Amino acid sequence: MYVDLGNALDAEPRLTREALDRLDERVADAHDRIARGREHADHGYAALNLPDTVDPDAIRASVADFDDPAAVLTVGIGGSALGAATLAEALGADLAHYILDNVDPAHVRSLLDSLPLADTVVHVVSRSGTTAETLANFLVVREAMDRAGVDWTDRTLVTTGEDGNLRRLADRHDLPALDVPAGVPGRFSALSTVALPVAALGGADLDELLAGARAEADRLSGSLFDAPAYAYGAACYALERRGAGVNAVMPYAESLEFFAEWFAQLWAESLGKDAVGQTPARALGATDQHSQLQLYRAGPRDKLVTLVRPRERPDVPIPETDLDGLSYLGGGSLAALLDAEFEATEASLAAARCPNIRIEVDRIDERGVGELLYGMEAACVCYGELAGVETFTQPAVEWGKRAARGLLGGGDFPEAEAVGEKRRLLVE
Ligand SMILES: O=P(O)(O)OC[C@H]1O[C@](O)(CO)[C@@H](O)[C@@H]1O
Repeated sequence: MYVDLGNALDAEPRLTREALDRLDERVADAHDRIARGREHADHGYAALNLPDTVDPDAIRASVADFDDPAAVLTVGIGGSALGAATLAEALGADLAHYILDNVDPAHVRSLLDSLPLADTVVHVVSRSGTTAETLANFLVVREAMDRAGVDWTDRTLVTTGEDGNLRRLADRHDLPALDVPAGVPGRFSALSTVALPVAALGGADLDELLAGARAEADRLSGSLFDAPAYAYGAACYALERRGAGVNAVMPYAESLEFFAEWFAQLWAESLGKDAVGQTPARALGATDQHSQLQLYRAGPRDKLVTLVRPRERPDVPIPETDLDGLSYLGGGSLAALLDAEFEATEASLAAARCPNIRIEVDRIDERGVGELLYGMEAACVCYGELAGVETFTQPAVEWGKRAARGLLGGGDFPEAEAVGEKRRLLVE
């Protein structure tokens, strides 16, 4: 992974090179803490050991019986779905992969009606094994398979924790089940049993993926000027401290659209604590040049833009044309056009003094994606260390879960009563 901080300096909010040099001393301390946390496989830090601790053979074996499925359905939410969606979109060009990560009845019904259930593999994933949306969706999927005369126990792979409803269900029906990695929060678990089964079903080379991640791990060091992941994490932190409360992540590749979603959970759930944190905004290049760029260039000075692209990509030629005014396009290629758009947008942000960071990988292949995911995870951990927040917990999400459970008769929760006390000012 290549990280270019040039356009992050001396913009608005203003981060100077001198400030970055001073921050580097704190990055050295952060790296020491991270290295100690990895050494002891402490909760959260263990995620950065996955390239060495995950067992790709066991994952390949877990999907070996599902030969060449027509479709793969991941039933999970948050970190239990976004990693798989990112890997399938970036690496599984031939894989028909779907995720059920919401409980919208209309969507669930239409998706299940459209799937070839007899030839679909279901990967149900929940670290806690208790997430309502995932368990409810799985019960619905199971019934749909029953109705279609499909033996769902033959089509289902489970990834979950040591206990919980999903583990009990897997044990009761003797389903093939993988363990979530110990000490790894969901949003940091893409390079594990949580998402790699889908990558394997899509034919991805897991060893290359992990090699890319390992290469990024090997670059972690006591200086942000030697470690691309820390360079990104430290610069984002420093810019947030100076007012860049929004980080618009804009990959210039359709196959990285889910990556922006995955990044949004990683950044928001890890760093949004104690009244600090940087709000991730998903964007896509070149598409959102025509929807968001106006705001990034001329709106409030509260943003950083992260531009992501591969250095090499497949191409499509643009046919010659004799249409006036189009000769600059004719005979060229879409890749050249997209790269020109990338560089022009980058320069336009700099001209508007909007800080932006360029992130590149050589290609969107196993190695490149391994580098990118691991790099972003290490960047997030570094940012969390510098900000002094609990990077690996997400206590604020529990209130709503208790309220919903209480509303559905799943127990007595004061939060459910608070729902009834909603203030009203209805305009209709
Ligand atoms: O894997 P689980 O336990 O079902 O949780 C799913 C997601 O829900 C959260 O716990 C937030 O509610 C995320 O941290 C997690 O990725």
